[in-house]
Amino acid sequence: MATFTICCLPGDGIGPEITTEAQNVLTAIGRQFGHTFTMTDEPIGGAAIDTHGVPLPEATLQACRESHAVLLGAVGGPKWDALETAIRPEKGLLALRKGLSLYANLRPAVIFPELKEASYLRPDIVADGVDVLVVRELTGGIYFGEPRGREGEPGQRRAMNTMVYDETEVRRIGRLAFEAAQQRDKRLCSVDKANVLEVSQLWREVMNELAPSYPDVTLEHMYVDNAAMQLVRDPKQFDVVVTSNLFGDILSDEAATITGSIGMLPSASLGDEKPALFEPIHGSAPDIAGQDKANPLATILSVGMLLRFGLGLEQEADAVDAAVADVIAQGLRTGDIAGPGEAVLGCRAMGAAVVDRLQARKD
Ligand SMILES: NC(=O)C1=CN([C@@H]2O[C@H](COP(=O)(O)OP(=O)(O)OC[C@H]3O[C@@H](n4cnc5c(N)ncnc54)[C@H](O)[C@@H]3O)[C@@H](O)[C@H]2O)C=CC1
Ligand SMILES: CC(C)CC(=O)C(=O)O
Ligand SMILES: [Mg+2]
Repeated sequence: MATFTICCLPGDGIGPEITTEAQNVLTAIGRQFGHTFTMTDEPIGGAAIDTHGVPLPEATLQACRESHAVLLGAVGGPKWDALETAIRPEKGLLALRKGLSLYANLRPAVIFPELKEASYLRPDIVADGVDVLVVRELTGGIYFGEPRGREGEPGQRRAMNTMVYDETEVRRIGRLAFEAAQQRDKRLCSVDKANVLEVSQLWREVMNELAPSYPDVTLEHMYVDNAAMQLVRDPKQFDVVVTSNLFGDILSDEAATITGSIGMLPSASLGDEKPALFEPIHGSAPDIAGQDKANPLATILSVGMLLRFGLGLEQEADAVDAAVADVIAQGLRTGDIAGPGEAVLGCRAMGAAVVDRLQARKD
């Protein structure tokens, strides 16, 4: 029995809807296992721009630092798209990741047996299941590199971003990925563009230098264009994929086509210190925001990762994962994972179903 402070950042679009359902699950876990989760909501993204004029208020960052773990919904939306990059909602999330030094983003893409038909891939490709862990570098690369910016008058406009990594950054994400592979099927695929980019050549060199320290792990390298193709051609060939910030962002969204919906994929953003951050891999889905249509399971599975990686509560994490597996096995579906003619639940009903399953498993 323990008390934990969880800093919750609902954000924009579907963010508040999915966060509410995830909070309900956390409360239910607290009841079941005798923990107290003290949850406070703080503004980030567009919501923070509207109330505080900035996408990451200092008070939000401070509240995160003082918490045991952070749970985020999503940020961004058309309302703020015309703002300059430095004060857009997405900048708030980037600044949060950087501010908490969360350099490793774990994005598991697992297909639930009952959702094989929701996969966009041919049935024979997903028949034996899919279980890929994308380890994405999160605080470096082109999202943060300098110089960046725009200049020039119309007719002569230029814009630039810089992809830069130093070897320390590559080594620490590499170590974490090798260690993750040791806990799984011991296969690590490092994805880069070393046939064109010097930054990728350094990335590949450092991965090769690390390999002898992990003799039980088989390391292979793959160019990102081929990896994008292989991921849908034969996803079973991958166990752990380690890659840079931009490539990992793209490949993990692509992995969502395998599992049926991006509404199913959680993530954990980790650093060397606590707190860590947990969020679905999807965005704020403005097209369905406020309509009770969002799938809350990616965020609920992120609560599972929060319990496991953020708080070290393995049994509690297993309970969340099992309750989600149960509702899927029961045939409950939000619109994004429903087959033709299947009944569709809203975001609230799906969240409530997970809470019910937790209760039923306890009884
Ligand atoms: N971590 C974050 O906060 C992220 C924020 N964004 C922001 O989100 C906004 C929208 O970006 P998009 O490119 O449209 O990506 P998105 O991930 O928000 O949506 C892509 C598609 O997936 C659907 N979708 C996403 N989550 C879903 C869920 N839980 N249930 C059912 N369907 C779901 C959406 O309806 C949409 O059709 C932008 O402002 C973008 O910058 C994008 C990615 C990550
Ligand atoms: C800053 C985010 C909008 C980048 C992103 O798409 C993600 O982390 O998935
Ligand atoms: Mg993304």
